[in-house]
Amino acid sequence: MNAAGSRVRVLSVAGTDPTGGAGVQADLKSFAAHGAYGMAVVTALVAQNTHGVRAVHVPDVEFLRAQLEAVSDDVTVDAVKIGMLGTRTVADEVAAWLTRTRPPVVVLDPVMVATSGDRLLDADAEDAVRRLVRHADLVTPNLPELGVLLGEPTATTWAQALAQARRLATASQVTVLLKGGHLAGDASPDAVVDATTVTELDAVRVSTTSTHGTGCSLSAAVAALRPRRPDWVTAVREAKEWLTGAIAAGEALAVGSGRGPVDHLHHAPTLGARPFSADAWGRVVDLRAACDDLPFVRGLADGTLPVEEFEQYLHQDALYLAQYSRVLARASQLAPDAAAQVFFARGAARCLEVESLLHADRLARAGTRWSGPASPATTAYVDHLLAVAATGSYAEVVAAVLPCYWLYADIGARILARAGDLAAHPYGDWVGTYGDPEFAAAAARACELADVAARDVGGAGRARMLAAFVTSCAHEVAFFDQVRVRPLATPVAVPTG
Ligand SMILES: Nc1ncnc2c1ncn2[C@@H]1O[C@H](COP(=O)(O)OP(=O)(O)O)[C@@H](O)[C@H]1O
Ligand SMILES: Cc1ncc(COP(=O)(O)O)c(N)n1
Repeated sequence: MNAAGSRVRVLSVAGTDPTGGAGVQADLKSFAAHGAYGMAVVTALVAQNTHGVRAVHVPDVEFLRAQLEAVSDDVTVDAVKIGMLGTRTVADEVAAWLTRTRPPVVVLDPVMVATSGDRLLDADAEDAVRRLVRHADLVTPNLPELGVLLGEPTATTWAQALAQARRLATASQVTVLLKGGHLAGDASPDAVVDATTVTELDAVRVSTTSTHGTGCSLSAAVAALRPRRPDWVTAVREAKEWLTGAIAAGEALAVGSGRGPVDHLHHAPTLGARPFSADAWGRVVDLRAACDDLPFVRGLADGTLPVEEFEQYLHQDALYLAQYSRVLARASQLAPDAAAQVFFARGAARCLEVESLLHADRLARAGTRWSGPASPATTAYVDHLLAVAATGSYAEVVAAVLPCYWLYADIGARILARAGDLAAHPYGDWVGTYGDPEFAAAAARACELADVAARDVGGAGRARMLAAFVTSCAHEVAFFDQVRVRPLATPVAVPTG
């Protein structure tokens, strides 16, 4: 981190790639992927795609200077990554800027020829890039670029390349990140080489066509990491591990039909995804609306519900809660941390202690005892919950139990709003429980736990969570609606007095 802010401020000085795989576009993604604040000065506009370069336009060097100064006159640059320069004049202008404004970290990717084989640096600019190497802290050549920087033929073996890197490091007083992407074989090793030490970083070669912009992305990642890492080897090791994953995930992006880009955000698969609860809520809009129109719900809200129907509902609810408690206990058993474990264990206890008591009290006061087995609707809901508890993951169990918190709190709030004066309301005590802030807080916490659980389960796991949630919601609606359908139990007179 820099002294003033929460993120390092990293500048890319490079050419463009409108398809987003290489150049400043790739650099900015690499910066963001490593938590840095990214900035970019454009050296050349390149009309290219995954097949190759179609045209290059290099703006006047005065305009380049204006861009560089606009940044450095205003912003403290913690690190700079230099990529495509295109011409000698551009390379010299960047060197002059580095002399005036020396950011603490300077990474130079001596871009010369694209993976597609197209030249990105004029032949007469090679000397200017050699001069620029002296301004850099780290230079990141591939095998052919290393040969050009030394004025030697391209190395054909890794051992030759390491010896060349050592010569460059010594001659230019610079650390060299030698890249082995152009080697033949099963490995794609890199090495961090300075005048005295060589650290080789092994990596398997990924069999893929997604290698467009790998060099840009790697050097940008190293520039973003170096201000926050103790040395080059640590920063490069971390960047290379990330890049290998990005290369492996590249083809899934389906960008272009040539050599495609890498997936810079492969390590953050949930970035941009909606929280599970937002997604889940969107799927049950119709069910929630249907609930409001149920005769039972309308009657409960305006107090016109026959008392017998209400008591039958309470009897079923008590039977339901006894089983629901066990499923909450299962969520507690599977919970990944103590906080979630406690939340669901408390929920399980609360079902039995508080809510069952409320039921028993209400039914006893009614002077009628309701017996009889669980109804088909109650049994169906409970069977669904018990099946998920028996075979599902923690995330699925949380999704299945969520509607009893959330849908209840949601519908309850609307029933409460429509009920008016609770003192005169025949079900005032019951309806009043919906307004309980503790209940609303528990529903919010259950949503939060479902969102956290959804983060680690992947696409298929999330689909199973959604299915469990929607099924429970449908059972909630059927549960409310069941009393109207058929008599559920036989009232038994309780001796009073
Ligand atoms: N097929 C691959 N599998 C794994 N890593 C690769 C692959 N191709 C390139 N790399 C890595 O990508 C980075 C860029 O390498 P390279 O292709 O040599 O540079 P450039 O993109 O500048 O030509 C290096 O870390 C290299 O090891
Ligand atoms: C603007 C710009 N800069 C650099 C490269 C090299 O990319 P590659 O890693 O594919 O060689 C490129 N194609 N375009």
